[in-house]
Amino acid sequence: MSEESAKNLKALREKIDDIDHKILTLISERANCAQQVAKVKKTFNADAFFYRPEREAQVLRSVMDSNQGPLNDEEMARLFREIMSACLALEQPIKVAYLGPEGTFTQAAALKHFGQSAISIPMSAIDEVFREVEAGAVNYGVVPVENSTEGVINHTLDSFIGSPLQICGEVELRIHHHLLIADTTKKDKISRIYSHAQSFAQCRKWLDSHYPHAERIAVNSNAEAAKRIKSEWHSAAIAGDMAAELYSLEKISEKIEDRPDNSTRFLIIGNQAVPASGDDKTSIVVAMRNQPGALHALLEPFHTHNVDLTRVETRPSTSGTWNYVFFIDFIGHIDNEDVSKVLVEVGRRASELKVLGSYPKGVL
Ligand SMILES: C=C(O[C@@H]1C=C(C(=O)O)C=C[C@H]1O)C(=O)O
Repeated sequence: MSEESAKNLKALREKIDDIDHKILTLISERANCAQQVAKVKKTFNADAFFYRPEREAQVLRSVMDSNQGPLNDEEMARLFREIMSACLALEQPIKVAYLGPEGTFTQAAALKHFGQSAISIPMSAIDEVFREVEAGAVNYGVVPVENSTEGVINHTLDSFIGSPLQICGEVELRIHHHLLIADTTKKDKISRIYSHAQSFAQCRKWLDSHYPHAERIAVNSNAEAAKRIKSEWHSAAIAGDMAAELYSLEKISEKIEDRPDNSTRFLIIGNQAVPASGDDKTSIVVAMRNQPGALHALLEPFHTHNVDLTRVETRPSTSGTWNYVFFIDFIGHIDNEDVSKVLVEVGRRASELKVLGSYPKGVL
């Protein structure tokens, strides 16, 4: 390196040191403010919710709006996501139950949504996540609800019917699957592949062309698949980055999902009604009597009041009153005038109507 370059480098590093010092001071100042907010919340109401999804969504959106680069908006928002997560942990370390085991995409979604300072606790089934939140053992739960390739996760929808919990947020995650092996696996002798049934479905074409003769064994989760192959020299697993890292596996083929836009939407469930953030969604479940034109009658008010539907799912009913059950997502918050008009009209036409929650649209 020339003397000139060395001098430049030194000057730039001094500048970075100076900036880091300023960032450090500012982050500490921000953390102090967050602690004061916690105090105000406590004086106001002893059972106050420290975590405010609508406020966090607003902070992240505003960061993305005012970002001038060179970091892209998402990258910048991710940094702020972690700063907020650490600030919130000062107020109260947030406990989140997720569909486990450790290393699943649901854990990745939980950490994407709440940041790395959240305490994430694995549960072995979706209804256990619901139960844990209902029992107050954790503050929130994270469950998968739909995949862009495979469709809806019925178990999650069904769990909402008998639950008092509300949806407090949503988070979308790009799902990349990899073919993984352990250090003892014989790469060219793979005769068995473990994964979750959904992941097999999402990688079907790739598997058919690359491993047509390998036995496919469906297990409870990708993380479980990753764990299994540690003791089998002829087996591979399909799982994501978190599981690969957790079990120190080698990726022999990356991003093997059939559709490059493969993504899963997860819901955050809690005991909290979330105020409007300015860009929200609402989810409802509606039961209709079995009569001609039921679906048309149900959807008409959305059309009349110009409320955008984002999803309509039908589930068979398990009881007499719930003849047809529709899960409907739409744009807007229950506090919006148009949305409340729609809900009044839908309520009149339905035999049952339950609002599952209004929550900020996923930001990251
Ligand atoms: C500081 C607050 O509490 C929490 C921390 C936030 C933050 O660090 O910006 C935002 C919302 C809350 O989850 C607040 O409500 O403003």
